[in-house]
Amino acid sequence: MPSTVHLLAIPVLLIVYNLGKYLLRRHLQTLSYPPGPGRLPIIGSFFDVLAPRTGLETQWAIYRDMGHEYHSDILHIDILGDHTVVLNSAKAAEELLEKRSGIYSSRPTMYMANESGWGWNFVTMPYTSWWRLHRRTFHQHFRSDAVAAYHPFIRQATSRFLRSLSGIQSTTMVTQYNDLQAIVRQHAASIILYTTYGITEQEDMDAFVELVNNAAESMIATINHGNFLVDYFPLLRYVPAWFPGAHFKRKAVHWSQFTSDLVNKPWKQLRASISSGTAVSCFGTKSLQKLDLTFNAADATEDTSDLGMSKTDSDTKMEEVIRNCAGSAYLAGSDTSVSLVLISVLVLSHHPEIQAKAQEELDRVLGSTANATQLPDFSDRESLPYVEAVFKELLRMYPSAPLGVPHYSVADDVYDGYFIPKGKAILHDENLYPDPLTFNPDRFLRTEPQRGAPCAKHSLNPDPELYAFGFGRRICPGRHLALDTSWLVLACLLATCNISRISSDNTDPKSKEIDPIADFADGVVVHPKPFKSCISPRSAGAFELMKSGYEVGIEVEA
Ligand code: HEM
Repeated sequence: MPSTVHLLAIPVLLIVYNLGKYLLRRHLQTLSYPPGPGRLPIIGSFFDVLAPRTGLETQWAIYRDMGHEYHSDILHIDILGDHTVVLNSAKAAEELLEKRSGIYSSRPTMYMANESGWGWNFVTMPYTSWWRLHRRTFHQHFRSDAVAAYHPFIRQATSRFLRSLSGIQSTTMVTQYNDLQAIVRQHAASIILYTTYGITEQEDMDAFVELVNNAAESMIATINHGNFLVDYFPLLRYVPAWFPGAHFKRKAVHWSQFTSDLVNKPWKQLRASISSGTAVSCFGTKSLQKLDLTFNAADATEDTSDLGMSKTDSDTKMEEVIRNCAGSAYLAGSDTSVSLVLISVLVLSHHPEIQAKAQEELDRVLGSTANATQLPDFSDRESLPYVEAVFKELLRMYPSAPLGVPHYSVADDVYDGYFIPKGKAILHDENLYPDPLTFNPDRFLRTEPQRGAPCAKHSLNPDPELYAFGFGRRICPGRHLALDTSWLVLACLLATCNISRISSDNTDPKSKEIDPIADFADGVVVHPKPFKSCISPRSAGAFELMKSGYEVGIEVEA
């Protein structure tokens, strides 16, 4: 994905188009490219797209301004002969990435990512039988019904989250961003480390949170196709690290240590816990158990023959696949959910009226008063349509990964007379979501049509889950886990706390309030800029509830 991301960016999907193939097709030669910046010989639109990024402008903002400039919601950008298409509409994304997913499901070769040791990460793998094997293996243990088996642990992690939050409240009225972020990170990490590796010890967790943070730096920097010249000139990867100017090579060597640790260290720990008989049921153990079955049973379901392997090779290869999937989940699941929860706190602090409405619903459904006695649970979800609407509106307005991950087309294609499709910004498209920059959960509540009013006004806006997690065969396979964990945190926060904004800080006269529309840090996964808020328990009863949490064990079905 050639992108760093900013918040208003809305999912914008990029396809790096294989121009070479196109040029070979005579019948396509008459078709024009979609609009985009003018191209200089050889360097193409380098100065329009990459050069401004050394300044303050983010890549998404550059695309947005280009869209206005060219009056188009589909852009074609050529940099050094690499052709990128920006897709901004639900219609185009669905047509190409869902319906024609057979050719739009690959990834561009990310040379710098590979140099930095990310070859094992199936998020960036091209669309091959090797990727399919990873995807199948991953999906078996992260599909919706499989994730339900982790609900007891998710409740327990949420209890810990609330307890940590109540700890901050007892010492100060102002919640510092760093404290909040640390609690949110712990929560996300504990869930992903438990579900993938069965890791529960606090000490291990702290070390692994640090590891994933270190490794994420290189993923963020390298997943953007085009951030490094080697992405455009692959031959550069043969330059030795000592060569003057080969700074990127030295960076890659530095990063590859973290990358290797990320996939190997927690896996070794899981292996050791299996050997000592202390392993708990998790993605790793369940997949390994299945591996034994698979390679001993006549009705094996994991067919690796399309990889041209013998059964013996397969055993080793399948362990590698499981290890890679666990590492990919650990990486992909750590930062994304953190972003969603931090954004929820910031946005709610700006909308006391929405909190009050959600709290009224929660109190009614849970049968609580201000002296709350019960935390919301997954079984209450269907009875809480307004809390659900708040959750959907957060996903719509603030998708954690606005530019997704780029898809790569493996064959020539034509759409709407262009090589590359036609479209519009998806989650902020005013045709899909009227008044898209207003945070309005009511848009997801069904209302009765008014007499004489056009029907469309009363239909629900499309579910943002359809777009926030990508498309087609590459749609986020961890979305069920992400949705369940983030929903529970949101519902518990609303049930127990009042969140308010801090508009001025007496201790720092230069401090500026963080704007939930504009102030987001650039990155593949977006995060709000550091903000202070006041998260206070709604009542003494709510405070007690935060401290006690759910009274459940963490046994997870094998
Ligand atoms: C709010 C949380 C999350 C968001 C917004 C999110 C979003 C995304 C997006 C946009 C993609 C790219 C899809 C595409 O290429 O079309 C993706 C891929 C992926 N996500 Fe997530 N994700 C989240 C949480 C998670 C979690 C918790 C996990 C792990 C349990 C996970 C695992 C993955 C993996 C493995 C891929 C790569 C799939 C592939 O290339 O085949 N994600 N995610």
